[in-house]
Amino acid sequence: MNKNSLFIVIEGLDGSGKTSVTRYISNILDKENHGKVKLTFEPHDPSCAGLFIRQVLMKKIRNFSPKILALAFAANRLDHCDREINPWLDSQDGAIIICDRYYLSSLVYQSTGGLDFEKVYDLNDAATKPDIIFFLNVSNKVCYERMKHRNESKELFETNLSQTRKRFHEAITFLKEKKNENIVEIDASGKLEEVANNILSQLYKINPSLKPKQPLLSHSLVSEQRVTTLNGHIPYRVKDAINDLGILDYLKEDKTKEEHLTKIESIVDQLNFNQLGSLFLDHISNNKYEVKEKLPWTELDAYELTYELPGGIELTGVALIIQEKQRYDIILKKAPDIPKMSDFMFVFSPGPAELVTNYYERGIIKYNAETIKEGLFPSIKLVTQKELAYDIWSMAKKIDWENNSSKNNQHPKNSIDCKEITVN
Ligand SMILES: Nc1ncnc2c1ncn2[C@@H]1O[C@H](COP(=O)(O)OP(=O)(O)O)[C@@H](O)[C@H]1O
Ligand SMILES: Cc1cn([C@H]2C[C@H](O)[C@@H](COP(=O)(O)OP(=O)(O)O)O2)c(=O)[nH]c1=O
Repeated sequence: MNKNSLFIVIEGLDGSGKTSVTRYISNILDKENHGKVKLTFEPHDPSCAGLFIRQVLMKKIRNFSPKILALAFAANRLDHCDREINPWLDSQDGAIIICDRYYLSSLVYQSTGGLDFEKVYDLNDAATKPDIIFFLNVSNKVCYERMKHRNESKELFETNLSQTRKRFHEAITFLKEKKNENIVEIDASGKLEEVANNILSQLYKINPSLKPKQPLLSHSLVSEQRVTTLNGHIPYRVKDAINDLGILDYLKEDKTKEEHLTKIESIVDQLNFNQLGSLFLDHISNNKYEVKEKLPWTELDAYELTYELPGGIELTGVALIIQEKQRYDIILKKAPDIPKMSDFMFVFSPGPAELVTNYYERGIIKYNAETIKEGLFPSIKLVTQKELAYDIWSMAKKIDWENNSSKNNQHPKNSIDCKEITVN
């Protein structure tokens, strides 16, 4: 493991604000450590046994043994470490990964049915040890209120918070005293910014170079879901962004491609949500998909797409703008609101931080509550701000090249040369 890397875990009860704070602090850390920060979460859907775990949590699989679930979480975690967490921590100096839940959760939720803390810990023995674990402490009442605000049906463990809180405290004592783990309790009852600042100040103590050198703009840090006002057309396109943001001038500076891209990514991060949503749709249309109307039958910010295959066969798809993390179950919960099922789906995931996985495979989904039809869940591609920045860079390069070549063609010297050749 790279010795300057940092592996941060955020833990807490359901509804304590883990997802929001994880996203928030990863955005802040990304400003000063651009390209080095990754956020991830557990259970990790794309890793081994991820689908089994999600189906248990959604109560689709009811007949399972607690030991099998404990093994599934441990396998899920090891695979997550092997394929995502460790390679990232090894990838570069100062790499940071922030994980929403980790093995403390397994100690809390899987130490039942004859398994004690020690046994669950043993199952997870090979998992990479975090540098620091934050436990977001907040009252049951606030957790329930925040869960209500989230407006989703309850998962398997989202009840009996008093019992779960007690288990958290016992498991934290076990990890601190028996395993010497670094766990910090954070009062998470305040505003999101306050909770995040509390965590960040602890991180700056570990590594002062993480601290941003300049004050940060607040709009790009907010993690609440916002709906764009786009209405079937694309008001802000990649070309507009190139003009507005002075990208052509910037490209004239003698910098490497990576430096240009990093700068453009940070510029894109300052755009507002409507502009980002619009650039996302333009990104899709530049890739030969036709962007049609906003879907009228859903509250979601979803747009119809078509794609023509050779021979005139038309595929239909959906572009979905949701400001949530790349969780299969969240997309799955939103998707039944789109009754005309589609072949593919693009989902925009704003925020500068990199995502661990950009694709989800197809699966079966039940949609339309009245008829309970089954359909094939579309394959999903998640689009990030990084890809929008790349679009801007590549189109700007093309415009720059075209401008230069047309200037050269009109150069007076060229015409004199031609005449001279003709005379000769
Ligand atoms: N500090 C906070 N103050 C107010 N609302 C919050 C705060 N943190 C999160 N929320 C809101 O509470 C709900 C649950 O938060 P979430 O981050 O999904 O929690 P968790 O991942 O721990 O289940 C979300 O609707 C979120 O917007
Ligand atoms: C990581 C982990 C989660 N869980 C459970 C706790 C949560 O109730 C559930 C889903 O986690 P999570 O996705 O963090 O919850 P939310 O739906 O609020 O974002 O998974 C375990 O039982 N064991 C584990 O090791």
